Amino acid sequence: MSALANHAFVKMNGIGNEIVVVDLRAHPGVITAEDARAVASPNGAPYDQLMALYPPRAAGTESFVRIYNNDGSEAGACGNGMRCVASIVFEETGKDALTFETKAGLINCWRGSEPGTYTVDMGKPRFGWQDIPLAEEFRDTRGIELQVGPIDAPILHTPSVVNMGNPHAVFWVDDPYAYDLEKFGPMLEHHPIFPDRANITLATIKSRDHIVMRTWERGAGLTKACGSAACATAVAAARLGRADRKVRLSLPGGDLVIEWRERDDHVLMTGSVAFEFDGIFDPALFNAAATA
Ligand SMILES: N[C@H](CCC[C@H](N)C(=O)O)C(=O)O
Repeated sequence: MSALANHAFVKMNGIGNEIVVVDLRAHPGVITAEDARAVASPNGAPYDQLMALYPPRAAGTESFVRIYNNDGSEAGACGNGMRCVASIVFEETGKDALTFETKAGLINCWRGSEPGTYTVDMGKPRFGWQDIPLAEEFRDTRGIELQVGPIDAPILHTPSVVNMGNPHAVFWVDDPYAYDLEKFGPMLEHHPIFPDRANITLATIKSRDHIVMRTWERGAGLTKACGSAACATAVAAARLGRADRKVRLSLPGGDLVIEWRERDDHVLMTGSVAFEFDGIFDPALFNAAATA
């Protein structure tokens, strides 16, 4: 039987990024890709990312958090999901600051200055072509040679690439809503230049402190918000000298404020989270998935 069967979960969202949180700290168990897909099915609690809390492995951390996409793949980082998890653990502990461990490293969280908002420190961005990772060498990852459409009239081209605990490509366009991202997203996510696939963002820089964007997420598809993509976009715009180190990003589900801190190179993301409902995973859901 699945480690999730009969287990309580909380359904939340981080500015529209659909998140399911399950607390496995008392009953750790392995979540398989099939389990993650079964939860995402219409009979489950459809989500973009599932955040599973495991017992802490490192001193001073609250939990080791594993992050699953709705296709069953595992992600290193999920900024909006971490803010949802943090809101639950803040409530539970009454602490002012929390540290979690993820596959991408240690993640610190704080309460934001406005009620109901939370800040997550997403760590340092990485720009080396092997770090993204890319399949071949590119010296300057502020814009790589990659395009969609006719060679002399590309529809999308020269993305900035950034690793924010996961791989991101950001295409600069006039209007992110003018493109069929559901068509280009999967093509680019699976492009051979990205051996680990990539999250694909379309973004436009409105001013030095405001960016509008939307994202096709690796392993999850079109989402209303992707926090790590917002971080990648803010950092990429600053690297190009086209935006300040602190910007507001408008995503389909709402706004995030991202600051790329000068003193230590860390990227801080602040925004709200919302509780939707809670429930218990039905064992039949997992049996059905196992026999399908
Ligand atoms: N929604 C998440 C990112 C999920 C990343 C995932 N799609 C991957 O890289 O596999 C966020 O708020 O940061």
